[in-house]
Amino acid sequence: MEPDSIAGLDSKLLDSKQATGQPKLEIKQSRIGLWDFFEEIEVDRARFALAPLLQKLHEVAECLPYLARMFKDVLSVPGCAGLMMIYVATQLGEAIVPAFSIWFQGQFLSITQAAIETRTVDKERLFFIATGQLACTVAEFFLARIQRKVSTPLNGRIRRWWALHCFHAHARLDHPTFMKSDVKRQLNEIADNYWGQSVIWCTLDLVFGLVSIFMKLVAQALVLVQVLRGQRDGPLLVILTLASEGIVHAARLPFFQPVRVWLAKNVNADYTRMRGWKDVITYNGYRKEFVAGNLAEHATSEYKKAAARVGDDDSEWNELEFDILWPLPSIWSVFNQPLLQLPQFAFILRAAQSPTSIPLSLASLSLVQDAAREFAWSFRVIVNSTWNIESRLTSVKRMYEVVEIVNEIPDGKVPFPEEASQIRHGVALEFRNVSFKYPGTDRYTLRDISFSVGPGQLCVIVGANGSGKSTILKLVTRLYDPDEGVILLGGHDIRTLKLHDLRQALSVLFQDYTIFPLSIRDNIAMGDPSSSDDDDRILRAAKLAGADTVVDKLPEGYNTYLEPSVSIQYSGVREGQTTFTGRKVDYKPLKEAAGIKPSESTELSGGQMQRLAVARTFMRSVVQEDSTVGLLLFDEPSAALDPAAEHDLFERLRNLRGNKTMLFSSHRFGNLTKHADLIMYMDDSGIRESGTHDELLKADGEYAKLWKLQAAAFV
Ligand SMILES: Nc1ncnc2c1ncn2[C@@H]1O[C@H](COP(=O)(O)OP(=O)(O)OP(=O)(O)O)[C@@H](O)[C@H]1O
Repeated sequence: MEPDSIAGLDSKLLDSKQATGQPKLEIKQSRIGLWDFFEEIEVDRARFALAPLLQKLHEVAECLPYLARMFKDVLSVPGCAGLMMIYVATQLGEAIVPAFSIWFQGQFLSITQAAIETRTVDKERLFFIATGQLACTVAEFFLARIQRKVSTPLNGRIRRWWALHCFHAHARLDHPTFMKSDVKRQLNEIADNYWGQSVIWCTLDLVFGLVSIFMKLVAQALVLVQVLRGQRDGPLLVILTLASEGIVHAARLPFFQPVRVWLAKNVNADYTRMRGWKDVITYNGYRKEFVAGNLAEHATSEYKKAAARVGDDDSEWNELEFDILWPLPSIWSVFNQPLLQLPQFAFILRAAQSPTSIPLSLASLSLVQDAAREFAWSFRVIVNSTWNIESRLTSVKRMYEVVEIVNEIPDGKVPFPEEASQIRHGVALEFRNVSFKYPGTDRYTLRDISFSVGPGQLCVIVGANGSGKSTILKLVTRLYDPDEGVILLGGHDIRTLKLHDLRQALSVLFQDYTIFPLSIRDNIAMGDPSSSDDDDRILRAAKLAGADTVVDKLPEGYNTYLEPSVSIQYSGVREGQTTFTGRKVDYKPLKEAAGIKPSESTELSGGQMQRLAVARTFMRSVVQEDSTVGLLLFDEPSAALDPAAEHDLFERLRNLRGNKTMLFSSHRFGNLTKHADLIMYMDDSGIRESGTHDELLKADGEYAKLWKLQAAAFV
């Protein structure tokens, strides 16, 4: 289907673009398979605009200091300087050796020519040339081998250093900053790993490659001059060869290939449904409900119906994209070959006109042409690589910028507490007229919240789903800062306290707690990194949280990984495939030999997982007698626990009363609320009622209503 322009689409935007000196744009729409394809077309695009070239140069210049810094950093990585010197030396060797090879080839041709003409051979020279040629071949072989040998450990060392840099760049970011889409993009960019090669290695390789090819160009030019010396009509042949190669290559040079900006949108509902069903049967996360819902037959029939309606158009976008990126060759490509043979034609014609003026032998003719072609090719490689260098260097710049991203939550300066004894028996918490909207939203999640909890007191927040209970806990931990009002801990505005100290004084269990893809031991230990080697403490935390009985039943106990990040790798041969000897491939013996269970991950129930999460919280706050924690925050800590486990948990926590300040968000009444010093009932972003259990029952408001509702269920 021929593209047709969408009249009036975004015309306002186009006007404003023109006003700022940008080329005028038109958007063309076409249908490719089941996709609507939109592409920007620069209407008045100059064939070769200088401005983008200058812009590119400017960007490259901006990146150069980062490149210098990268070289300095890489050289300071232990063991890299020596390897890098060897690597550079081999690159230079690879640049020069081909020129020598061409020179020896020329010498060989001239000695052959002399032998034919004079019937004598200068044996010494012939031996010298043969040795030289052999030496070149051997040198090329060894240079390539050495380069390969050196590049593996060099890349490895750089990659390790680089991985640490990236790890630090990721680890230092706070929650709102990490969630920003442009930061995510930037982090993704620096994490790019091209088949095990980091951005740094690719950049180094590109820079060295450029230097090497430039040297090759110079060496080839010198050889060409040497070969041409004394050859009449040689320069004419060189010019003709370079011109014909130049014309053919020029069309492929990046200046003449416009940057294509496009998007494609699927417009077929059946295709979307087909893909949806395919995901349902493919991914782990859907399997439980898929099986429980008895969906196999339904899924197959729905998929079949959708596939039938889609018919032959079911190509994936990347199949279709190939045709866009690599369109059919143009008619001009037919003329490439004759164009490349132009020099020979010219020579034949010249030979026909005046045979005596042709001094070059056929051998020299071919040598000169080969050298000129190599020269043209090297030139093209240089242009292409230089064209890409800007994007490579920009990656280097970004990788250094990423560690300078300013966190959204600024650090405070005041150490907290001044003395550990100040918070040993809990710490006071106060919200003063706090209002808060989540970044990117217009609605207040909390509006004008004020309350205060004394040291060692127990406070429970209850209320409807989405009323803002968890958000209060997030603000105390400074995952976010309020838009208005102040939060005080021990009388200090928490924004003034050092973030590390603040978080050290808190212990928090979120509702959507995470079990990290680490061993159970590590998962519990990270509750208190300072005693992560203390197995006794880990065991005690697990026991107090009721997690010990769960862990003891696992074959690998505390070393169990619930969701390992590294999965087992299998050969590409399919289970059940028949081998040459007629054997059916079966992985079972291999699995048994390797001690692999049928399922690679270990599943725990929701309540068992919650016990692990509670154990992590206890690691720092409950187990440790000399705990530096003054405030415990729990968001629905018992949501998944059975009644006995919940009772035990609350019993333990109640024993801490007077020793720690505790703030709970909960939907459960009774166990906790009866003992609370303060209950806050939240609704619609604000605190509607507050007081003790008895006070709120007397008030007979919403809390009393909910309490009676829950109590009635047990009558
Ligand atoms: N990261 C976020 N970005 C935007 N809005 C959010 C975010 N997290 C929560 N919200 C919104 O803020 C409101 C309060 O959420 P919050 O989790 O504090 O409620 P909650 O009282 O703890 O609810 P529940 O009882 O269901 O746990 C909800 O409307 C929720 O949709």
